[in-house]
Amino acid sequence: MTAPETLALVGAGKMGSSLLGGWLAAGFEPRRISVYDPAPSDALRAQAGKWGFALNPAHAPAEAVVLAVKPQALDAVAAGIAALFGRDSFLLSILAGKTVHNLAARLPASAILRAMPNTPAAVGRGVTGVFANEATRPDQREKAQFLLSGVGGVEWVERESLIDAVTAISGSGPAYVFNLVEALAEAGTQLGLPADLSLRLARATVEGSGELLRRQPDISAATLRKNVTSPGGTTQAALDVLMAPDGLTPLMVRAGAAARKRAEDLSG
Ligand SMILES: NC(=O)C1=CN([C@@H]2O[C@H](COP(=O)(O)OP(=O)(O)OC[C@H]3O[C@@H](n4cnc5c(N)ncnc54)[C@H](OP(=O)(O)O)[C@@H]3O)[C@@H](O)[C@H]2O)C=CC1
Ligand SMILES: O=C(O)[C@@H]1CCC=N1
Repeated sequence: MTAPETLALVGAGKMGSSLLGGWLAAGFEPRRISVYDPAPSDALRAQAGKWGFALNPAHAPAEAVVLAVKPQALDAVAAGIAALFGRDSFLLSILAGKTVHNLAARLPASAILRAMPNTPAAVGRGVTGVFANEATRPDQREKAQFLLSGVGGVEWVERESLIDAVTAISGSGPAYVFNLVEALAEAGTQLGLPADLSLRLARATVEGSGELLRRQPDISAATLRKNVTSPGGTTQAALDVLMAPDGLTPLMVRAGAAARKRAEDLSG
């Protein structure tokens, strides 16, 4: 896999800095990276000092321009970054909802990729869905693959609209899992457990269950669930509630649909 010759990261907030951390850890030459952020955190400044990437240098064309600002900031940001694009640049946007059309209308790039990573990227365990428009060459796809695989798995989709669904499932998904920890902990306190103990139990349960999924990729989630469920036992009693017709699945379907609709609404 090849790395781009040069890379400009625009926006070094939560996701941008996670991506940056992944590139540095993957051995991407720091002197080929320029990072742009109007109010760099102390941590980002320290990282620039340690690794030697450029922080807010004068704009010059980069082979890969990675856009990681809020979707609502696109108009304001796009106006100021045209000089980062040269004839051979490609744009890799992680903005929720902003379409190839939205991006092409504001930025001088023809090769445009929309990617949707997630926050486990910060520990190299993210998963990213990515779409490339027709103008993206195979070598540019390969360079995007290099960049995204630095922070976890990469799943290509061949229809742009699927990126909004990816956003709803894996982009936003970590929040659903953390909310499950909160909900499980709340259930524990309502059953009489001290709040701190309940939170530790809930957290360790989700961590351990995730690890079981990770270490046993050939065992389905359904089988792992069944392994917990003794016939006529306690788990079955709980699953009768969770798997009822108005249980978790329809709730998750509604949550996903709400997230996808919001992604669609962010387009423009
Ligand atoms: N958080 C997540 O889980 C995920 C987020 N995304 C997408 O990633 C993008 C960034 O999200 P996230 O990292 O959470 O947001 P953050 O607010 O943490 O990061 C955005 C960064 O962009 C900076 N910024 C603002 N204006 C400019 C500018 N003109 N030039 C350069 N940088 C600028 C902001 O600075 P300041 O704070 O000073 O304004 C901030 O550091 C969003 O579009 C989101 O949809 C995608 C997948 C997952
Ligand atoms: O909440 C958001 O809009 C972003 C996109 C996916 C995760 N966070």
